[in-house]
Amino acid sequence: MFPEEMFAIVPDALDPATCDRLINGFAHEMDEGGLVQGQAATHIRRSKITWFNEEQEPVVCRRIVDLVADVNRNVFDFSLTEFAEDAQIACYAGDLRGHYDWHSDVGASDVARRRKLTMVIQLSEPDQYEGGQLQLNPAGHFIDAPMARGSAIFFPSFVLHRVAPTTAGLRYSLTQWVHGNPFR
Ligand SMILES: O=C(O)CCC(=O)C(=O)O
Ligand SMILES: [Fe+2]
Repeated sequence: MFPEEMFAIVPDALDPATCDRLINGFAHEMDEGGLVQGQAATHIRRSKITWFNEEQEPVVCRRIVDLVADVNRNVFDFSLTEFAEDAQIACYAGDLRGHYDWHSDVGASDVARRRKLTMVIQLSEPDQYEGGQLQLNPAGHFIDAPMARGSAIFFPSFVLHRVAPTTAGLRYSLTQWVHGNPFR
């Protein structure tokens, strides 16, 4: 796999009305994100998160399944077997310098070991916040993900990425992991 094949972009994955509806529907039920073994680790991640499933958001989840199937078929061709985690909505606040330091999504837990593909959708309009860029480092230098509302970026879950410190406003994102047998 070449570095330029390490990510894929779908510009209009969700329409603006759906992005708004998700933000307005879930903003009030968000908790502090960034727990490492049960401890808050705000130096690594400072954001609020919540989760939704197919029962709560059937249309959005259907759309995610279709997007993942398409992009995996056309770009990655990974062996994916399930969605073992609900979809996550995160909020990064400028007044708290919301951020998420460089990390890979593949972790040690049973479920994090099985993460293979990560999808992030930008829910906020770029003029709603400053900083807060999603950046990927697939090959030794980082690239900025597109910021346009509704755009989706897909990358192998092992690829290093971060959310730069947010310095003003609020940035909302949607993250979905797709799982399968660990890479071998
Ligand atoms: O909010 C984002 O843009 C990325 C979130 C992320 O990297 C994660 O939840 O692992
Ligand atoms: Fe991540």
